[in-house]
Amino acid sequence: MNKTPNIHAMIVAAGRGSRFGASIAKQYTMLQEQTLLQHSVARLGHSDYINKCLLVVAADDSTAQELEFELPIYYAVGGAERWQSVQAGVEAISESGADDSDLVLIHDAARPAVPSVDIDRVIKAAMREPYGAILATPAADTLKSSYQKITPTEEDRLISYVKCTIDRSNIWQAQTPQVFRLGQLKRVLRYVSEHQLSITDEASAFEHLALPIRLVPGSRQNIKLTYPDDAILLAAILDIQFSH
Ligand SMILES: Nc1ccn([C@@H]2O[C@H](COP(=O)(O)OP(=O)(O)OP(=O)(O)O)[C@@H](O)[C@H]2O)c(=O)n1
Ligand SMILES: C[C@](O)(CO)[C@H](O)COP(=O)(O)O
Repeated sequence: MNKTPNIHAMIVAAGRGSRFGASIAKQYTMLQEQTLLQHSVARLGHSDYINKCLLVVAADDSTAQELEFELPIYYAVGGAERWQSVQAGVEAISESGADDSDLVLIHDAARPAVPSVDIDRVIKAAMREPYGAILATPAADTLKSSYQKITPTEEDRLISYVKCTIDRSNIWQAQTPQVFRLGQLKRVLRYVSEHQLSITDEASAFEHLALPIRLVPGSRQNIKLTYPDDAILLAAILDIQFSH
């Protein structure tokens, strides 16, 4: 861990955006005259550590190749689940001759407002770790656990009720970029595949093997376009970031 490792950046953009619910994949939503995907590439381009980017896109994607990006781009085809898209990206990076001790940085196309200072911060943290590091924010709200019950007075609908309040002192919300050692990432993704696990980020794969991943506090501006309401927030955040 004394030698400065190479950084291989990948953006996963093979999802459909079903919760966002638009007719086009959400990474091609326009904000500030560019698609989210172009913004996300540009953010990585502002990092001193990144000089090219792998885009993982859906097999039927014909949009990415028509766009201009602020970094040299190469492509891989993603899978049905997010982790399978990451795995396809990891294979492409491995095949390009990367060393197992190199770092792989994974970023969501749908997080176009990540401050570049946070990207460099999580890379520097990962350099000091045997497995990797992720950006995250401490949970800000009071958290409730719930149960549901059928309510006859409400046409037998399932209504949610509060069960209890969850202690949030150790709760973080995961963001991207997430940065890992290539060899270790290959190993944990193989484990996920062999055990048919369901995971929503790569840090979860390391958790299944009890391998420590460092949490790096990130900006709350680094939101993900997930639901329609997020577009309003994201537009406001990008407007403010571009005006400074
Ligand atoms: N099979 C998949 C699923 C997701 N992603 C990418 O992972 C990022 C974050 O995932 P998420 O917000 O869950 O995106 P979607 O899967 O597109 O959204 P949804 O779950 O609402 O369908 C996005 O940039 C998305 O394109 C991917 O590359 N491959
Ligand atoms: C990777 C991720 O963006 C971290 O927040 C996230 O896990 C993607 O999946 P989610 O189901 O939208 O949380």
